[in-house]
Amino acid sequence: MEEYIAKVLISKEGLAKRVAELGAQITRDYEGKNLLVLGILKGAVPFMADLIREIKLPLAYDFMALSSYGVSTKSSGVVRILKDLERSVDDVHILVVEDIVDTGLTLKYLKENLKARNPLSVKVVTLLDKAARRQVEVVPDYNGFAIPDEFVVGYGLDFNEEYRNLPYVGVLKQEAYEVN
Ligand SMILES: O=P(O)(O)OC[C@H]1O[C@H](OP(=O)(O)OP(=O)(O)O)[C@H](O)[C@@H]1O
Ligand code: HPA
Repeated sequence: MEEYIAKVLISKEGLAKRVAELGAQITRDYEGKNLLVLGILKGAVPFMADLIREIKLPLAYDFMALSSYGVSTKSSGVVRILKDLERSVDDVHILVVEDIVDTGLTLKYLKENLKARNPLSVKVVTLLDKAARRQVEVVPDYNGFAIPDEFVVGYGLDFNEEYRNLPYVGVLKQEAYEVN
């Protein structure tokens, strides 16, 4: 698997340090609030598993699964909910956990969808922000790392469902696209 990694962009240690910082900041901001951490499957799973253990507050967590419609999946902006929340959210502060914000289309749709359910608030934490690719204006409330416009894998991020279990974030070699 690692033979296809051209370079490590964010090391395992770099991820752990930043996730701890984000957890501390979120702990300060949500003190005394009813917090629902909402992970977006599947990419957010490793980040969310680490992040919740750095949030030193009582919290609940849940997941949603989304999928983009259309031939060019990432650019249509139309999103389908494959798995929804299991309860109403009018009494909670929602913190959405994403692995990456790229075009912003997924997050824009999701924020509007969640706000329509009248939660106490909706904020977003993303591990990675690839702002150069943005098609719609959406700004994460908490961001782990600003990254350049390169396709990244690892720590939840995939290429054709592979590489999610790498402990770091890396950039794929050209050959990886050719064998898949
Ligand atoms: O800003 P955007 O251009 O909308 O892209 C970001 C979305 O794309 C990825 O999910 P993907 O649909 O690949 O699903 P996955 O998490 O299961 O890999 C990622 O987890 C975000 O949800
Ligand atoms: O760079 C990326 N890697 C993996 N999945 C993604 N989804 C949007 N951007 C990316």
